[in-house]
Amino acid sequence: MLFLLWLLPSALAAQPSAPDPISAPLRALDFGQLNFLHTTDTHGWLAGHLQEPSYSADWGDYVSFATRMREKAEAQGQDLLVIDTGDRVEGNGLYDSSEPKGIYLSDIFRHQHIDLLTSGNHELYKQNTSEAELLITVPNFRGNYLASNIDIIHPTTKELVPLAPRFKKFTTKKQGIRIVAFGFLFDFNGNYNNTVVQRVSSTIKEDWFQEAIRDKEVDLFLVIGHVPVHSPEYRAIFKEIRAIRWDTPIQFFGGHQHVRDYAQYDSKAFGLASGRFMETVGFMSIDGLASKASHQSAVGPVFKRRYIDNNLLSYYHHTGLDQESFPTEEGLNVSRLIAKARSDLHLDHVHGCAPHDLWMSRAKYPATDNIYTWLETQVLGDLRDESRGDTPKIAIVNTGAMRFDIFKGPFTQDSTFIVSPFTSTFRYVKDVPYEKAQLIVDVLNEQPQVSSTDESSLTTLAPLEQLAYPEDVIVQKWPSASSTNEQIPMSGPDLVPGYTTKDDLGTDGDDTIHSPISFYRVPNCIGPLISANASETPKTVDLVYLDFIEGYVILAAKFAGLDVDIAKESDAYMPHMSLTNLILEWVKKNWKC
Ligand SMILES: Nc1ccn([C@@H]2O[C@H](COP(=O)(O)O)[C@@H](O)[C@H]2O)c(=O)n1
Ligand SMILES: [Zn+2]
Ligand SMILES: [Zn+2]
Repeated sequence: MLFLLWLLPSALAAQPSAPDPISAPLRALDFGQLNFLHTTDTHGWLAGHLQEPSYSADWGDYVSFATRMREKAEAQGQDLLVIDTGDRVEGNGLYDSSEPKGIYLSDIFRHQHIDLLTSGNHELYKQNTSEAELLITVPNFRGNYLASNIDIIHPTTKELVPLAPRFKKFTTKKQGIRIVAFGFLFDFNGNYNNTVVQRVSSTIKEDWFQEAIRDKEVDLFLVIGHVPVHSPEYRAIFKEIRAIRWDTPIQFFGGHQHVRDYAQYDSKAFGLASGRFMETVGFMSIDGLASKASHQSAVGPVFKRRYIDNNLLSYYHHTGLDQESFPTEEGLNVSRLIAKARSDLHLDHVHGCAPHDLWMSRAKYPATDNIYTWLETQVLGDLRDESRGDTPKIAIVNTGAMRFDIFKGPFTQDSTFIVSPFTSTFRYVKDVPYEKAQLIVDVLNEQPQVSSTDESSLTTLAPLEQLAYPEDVIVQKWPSASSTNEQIPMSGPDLVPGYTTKDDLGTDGDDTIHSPISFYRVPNCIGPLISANASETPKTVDLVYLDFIEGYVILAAKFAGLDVDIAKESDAYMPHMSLTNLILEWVKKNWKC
């Protein structure tokens, strides 16, 4: 059933600066015996989106939402489980701007009752981040954090131990559904050397996994992971379970690619991916499952999915509550914690004012409103090492280092980390023939774009549905009446631009009906020539690059025939200057309010 919401609340949000959501037509949620809420790739956005009304609910609102949804399910004799599939860190001032990073975030995050969670790759890039998982997040969610393929060197004992239990068996409260759950990370190899990520294909051959899938007293296998739902890793897990249990339903939850996505593996196995940055709360329901009580499945099972826009109007609508009856004490407290943390961290402090929007993929590259064009024509001009003076350079930045658009208006302390949170610094090799340096950029851009989850191929990890569309211009299509089981109104309210998701089941997954947005491809990396004498082609240049991509630059240099041992002969360029700080300094200097 489709509903139109006309509520226009005033001053609903706990944070004074959070924008009110805009009314929009909404599709309903169909509850089942077993229901799920799912977040992934939140990357510290627990304050929600302060500049985008569609995604303006904060983690406190989500705490209230999960409580109200659980109350609703349980009142109907059903169950609700809350899932998070990692990349909780890096990407927002709430995480990145504290010293040390993350001290506010984990205290806010733990207030959500999460039934199952797992680690993303971002929890493992650095030693202190993975140790914080082991020492803080795993204990905060004791018994619910799963790590089927991650080990860590314990900081005190120095022993290699599982980051968390490999799997878990439990029975749901209301329906008595017997579940065996696993928690995976994709085949990631960019982790710091204090952790070990075992390949999924070898993990599923281990005795503990083989025994777990031979358990006959199981009504549902639940695989959560920081793994794209369309990936070789999930396909392998599906095949391994199916080979032993030909008929048992399997539900996957995934993430990492920052997209809304739904995969059908067979008639009883499905996977949901729930976007990024607290824009989306995924909802799944399964009906017709066998359970301890029934011992047999009636009809079905029937799986249903929804991508919920993270705002209060969606939350009120799906719970049937309003601004008086919706919030819980716990939820309001969490919103207050977020507001306090933002204030302690001065996240609203304004460093400058952007004169217009700058888009990562909503504008063509190159173009004046494209963020990478801005980076190469403006910001990278300030990348200058004193010892190299005006020596011409080619400066290579992976486009994935930029994480979010810049909106016209205040560029705050929060924006600094939202736009690019990473602490990677620059390195360089001197006296590289100009043609070879150009060739290196070309080789890097010929790498397959986001074709695998393995970071050995340089990825930009394109947002939204870009991955699904090979064309140059990627238009999110308006759902046609024939491709959806609901009647979409073609007149009436002006629709707000936003997600119009196309997945394995069609075009009716989004809860909110939006008008489509166009997306354009971006290269893997940019590599502008920066020279005081723009009209002259230099013979040699400094080849400057972000240290995060050194491995790829070394490979590309080999392809390009550059006879230099980059690992040995490179040096720090503008030591200690991260891309984050380079952008911030540029903004302070050039964007007066
Ligand atoms: N120091 C870093 C770390 C990561 N990146 C970029 O992020 C991508 C992974 O992000 P997900 O949220 O999708 O896991 C990675 O492929 C890089 O593009 C970076 O630039 N610097
Ligand atoms: Zn992510
Ligand atoms: Zn990831």
